[in-house]
Amino acid sequence: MQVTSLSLEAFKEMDYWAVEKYNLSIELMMENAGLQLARLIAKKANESSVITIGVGNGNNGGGGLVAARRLAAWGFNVNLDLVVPITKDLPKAQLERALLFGAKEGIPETTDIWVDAYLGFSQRLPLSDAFVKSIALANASSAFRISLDIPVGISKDGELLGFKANQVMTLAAPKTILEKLPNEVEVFMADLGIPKSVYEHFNIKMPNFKEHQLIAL
Ligand SMILES: NC(=O)C1=CN([C@@H]2O[C@H](COP(=O)(O)OP(=O)(O)OC[C@H]3O[C@@H](n4cnc5c(N)ncnc54)[C@H](OP(=O)(O)O)[C@@H]3O)[C@@H](O)[C@H]2O)[C@@H](O)CC1
Ligand SMILES: [K+]
Repeated sequence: MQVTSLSLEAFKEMDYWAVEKYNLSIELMMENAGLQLARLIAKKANESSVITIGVGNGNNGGGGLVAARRLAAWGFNVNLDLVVPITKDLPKAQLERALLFGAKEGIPETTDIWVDAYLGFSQRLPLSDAFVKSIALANASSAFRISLDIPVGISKDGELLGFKANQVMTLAAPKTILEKLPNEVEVFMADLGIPKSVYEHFNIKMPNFKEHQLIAL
């Protein structure tokens, strides 16, 4: 019988399989993730929207930085909340590119769309103070809030203890942890380019990515 969603551990294995067996690098998948995130953000934005993207020092942050670059390339006002120093090679390279494309460092006075690319599936609770502070600012603002992959600060039972996302764009496959989100949270799934055979190996139905790269769940 096929499973309908994956635990984070199973998803990490699926990811590893795609990298190892198909030479599908994290950087390539990150490019796909960032483009789909930028498209989702652009749907909510207009020319005068102020967008803030919160970034941590991992691949979730890296995906947010690809989205920042794409949005800046399209002419949007993009700001980066760099909570911690970005020191890892891939997020650091993405940060340099996003800045070259015109994204600005710092949290602006007001934000219309606040994106959580703070931390994804490797987050551990409790969060460090720097993240707690940024999340509190985001939650207190009137911004529309979008999380990349997994909302930062989510509990094991899917409670939004941290970032109160209005939308979540998760990557490649449905995740069990997202099943218990409140009904009003919209969840989308984005195509990373993982082949059908990998879905079959993990006994999960491939979403209909051949028709849509961004699917509402
Ligand atoms: N194919 C895919 O799947 C793709 C996945 N992608 C994305 O990658 C995400 C997973 O990336 P990831 O593994 O790099 O981890 P991520 O969640 O960014 O966090 C790591 C950072 O968090 C930190 N940290 C942890 N806990 C903390 C705490 N309590 N308080 C403070 N810091 C804490 C930790 O610190 P460290 O342990 O190193 O000190 C490290 O710096 C995934 O969700 C998806 O969005 C796409 O970009 C590309 C394709
Ligand atoms: K996130």
